[in-house]
Amino acid sequence: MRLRFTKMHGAGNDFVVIDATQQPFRLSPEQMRRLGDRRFGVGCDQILVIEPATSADADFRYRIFNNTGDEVEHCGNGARCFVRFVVDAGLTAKRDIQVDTMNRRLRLTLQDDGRVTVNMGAPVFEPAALPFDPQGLTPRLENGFALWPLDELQGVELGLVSMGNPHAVQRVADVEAAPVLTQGPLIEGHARFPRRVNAGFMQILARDRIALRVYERDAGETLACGTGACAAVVAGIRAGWLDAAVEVQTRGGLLKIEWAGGDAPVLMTGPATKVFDGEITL
Ligand SMILES: N[C@H](CCC[C@H](N)C(=O)O)C(=O)O
Repeated sequence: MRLRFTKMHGAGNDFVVIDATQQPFRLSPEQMRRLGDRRFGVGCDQILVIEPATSADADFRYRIFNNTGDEVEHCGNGARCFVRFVVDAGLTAKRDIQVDTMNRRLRLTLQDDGRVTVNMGAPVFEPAALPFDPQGLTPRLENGFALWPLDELQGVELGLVSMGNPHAVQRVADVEAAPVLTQGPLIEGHARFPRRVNAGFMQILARDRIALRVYERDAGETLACGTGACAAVVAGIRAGWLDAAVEVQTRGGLLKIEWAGGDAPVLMTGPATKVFDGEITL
């Protein structure tokens, strides 16, 4: 089948965007794996599918598939690229847009400087929300925030945050020296995370600045992870290490994350870039 797509990235986290508002989305997991393959296809971390809204007060629905073909709950960098796409494609005249994902309503604003601010909804901290099996483990409390050990992984203390998708974040002294590519997969696929997890490695540079690397569920280390940046900042605020507005330095660019605490929503602001339009036969 011939498929039109748009290649985009949000701070280096890259996407194949498919407009399914005009034609139904019908790719098999195998076709999505080929589309996402960096040698046999176009190549991307995630595939974003834009569909007509299914609820009255939303403007669109937005589905996310990792490059393995697995559908997931949320993608923060993808949400910003979604807004850039629908505005540039003339699918909306709005600049404040509401979109439904699998399990959240997002509110997004395209700023005059081209960056996008996303209301990402509130974080959830209950282990069952990820899900995470805490059986037999005792967390250490830092400022009242639970940091969980992970059995055989000596010295690992994980802050658990759901942004709709699951995150396990640890503080490290030097993010460039962190064992992201060796320890990341061990956390991502650990049995205590039945639906696996995105593994974050956060270095605190100041109370308003962190460096972050994320070994993403399915996709491996990406140059940036929007929900991962939200989860890391929220965990750092709960642990008492960070203030309410934080600049997140990722390998692919800068994100700004703000959270007032409690059940307040997390706000993420960052870039969204179109690279090219294309067609592929799958
Ligand atoms: N790998 C993630 C989905 C993409 C998240 C990330 N690209 C973002 O910007 O939030 C998961 O399986 O939950």
